[in-house]
Amino acid sequence: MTAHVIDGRALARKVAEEVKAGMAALPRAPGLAVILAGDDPASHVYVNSKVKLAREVGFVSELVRLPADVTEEQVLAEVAKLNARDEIDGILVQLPLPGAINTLRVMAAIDPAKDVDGLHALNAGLLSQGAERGLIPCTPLGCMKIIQSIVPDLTGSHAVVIGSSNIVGKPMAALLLEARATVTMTHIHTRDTRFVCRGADILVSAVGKPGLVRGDWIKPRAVVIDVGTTRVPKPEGGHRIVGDVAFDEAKDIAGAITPVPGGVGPMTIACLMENTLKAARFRLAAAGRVIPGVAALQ
Ligand SMILES: Nc1nc2c(c(=O)[nH]1)N[C@@H](CN(C=O)c1ccc(C(=O)N[C@@H](CCC(=O)O)C(=O)O)cc1)CN2
Repeated sequence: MTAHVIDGRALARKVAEEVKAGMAALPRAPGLAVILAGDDPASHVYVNSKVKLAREVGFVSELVRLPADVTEEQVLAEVAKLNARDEIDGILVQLPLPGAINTLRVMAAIDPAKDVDGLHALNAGLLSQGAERGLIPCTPLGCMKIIQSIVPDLTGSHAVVIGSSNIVGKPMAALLLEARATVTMTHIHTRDTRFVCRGADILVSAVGKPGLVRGDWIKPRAVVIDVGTTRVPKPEGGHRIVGDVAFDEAKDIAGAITPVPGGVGPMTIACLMENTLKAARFRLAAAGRVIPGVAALQ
């Protein structure tokens, strides 16, 4: 039987609608600022989609563009300016950053209450403790929504996450663990990744290596989530986007699978809107505004 192909665009539209509805209770529109440094074409596409959706849902959104030769101090100065502006609820620094800029130092400079990428150590720590008030990185948050649209209760499921990045692999594993799955992570030094993956009821690949996950890596009826989005040049010019999973092989074995494009990517952007709304709600409550359903932080 062929796998159910999960429609990430439709799920993302639903999240965006929920965000729009959630804004009704706020005294002002949430503000999202995106910093984009350098000329990476893929980053430009992603950032444009973020700013566009933010405006569509009714946020105030602004883009700070910096040149490819920007210094770390200049990026930090932009972050500091946005930290100081009360009407900005969410700050996102698009990755990768150019040159020798230290990503962890930049993430550490973002006000954790505005860290809508969930990459500040405080938010990463809150996630590892299972605390609900932290901000969760957008891609794993989107993956969880996709997975739970297929398997609402993950108790006892075996989930395997391929890749151990701060932005996807580690937070993904933490979320799956919190949802009571038994979680295994594999990475570059794992000895027999295929063997580990074959035991997975839920398989998430976040490596960026086209075709890494072959059909015979997949347990029959597993839910397969493909986070990879690699741009591969086409002989006739232009490019196509390919995932980590050999889709044509996997679709005959998996129970459900995300396509690339049209799977995880759109959910990443929709979850950024959800995080920005969450940040705005908490910040407004912390400032003494009464926001239904949000207790002021201690
Ligand atoms: N600060 C951040 N930087 C990066 C993140 C992130 O979450 N925060 N993730 C990735 C890139 N990314 C978001 O920024 C992202 C990647 C892919 C998509 C997406 O919608 N992909 C489409 C295809 C789009 C295309 O034509 O290229 C799809 O899969 O359907 C959205 C966001 C690294 N950087």
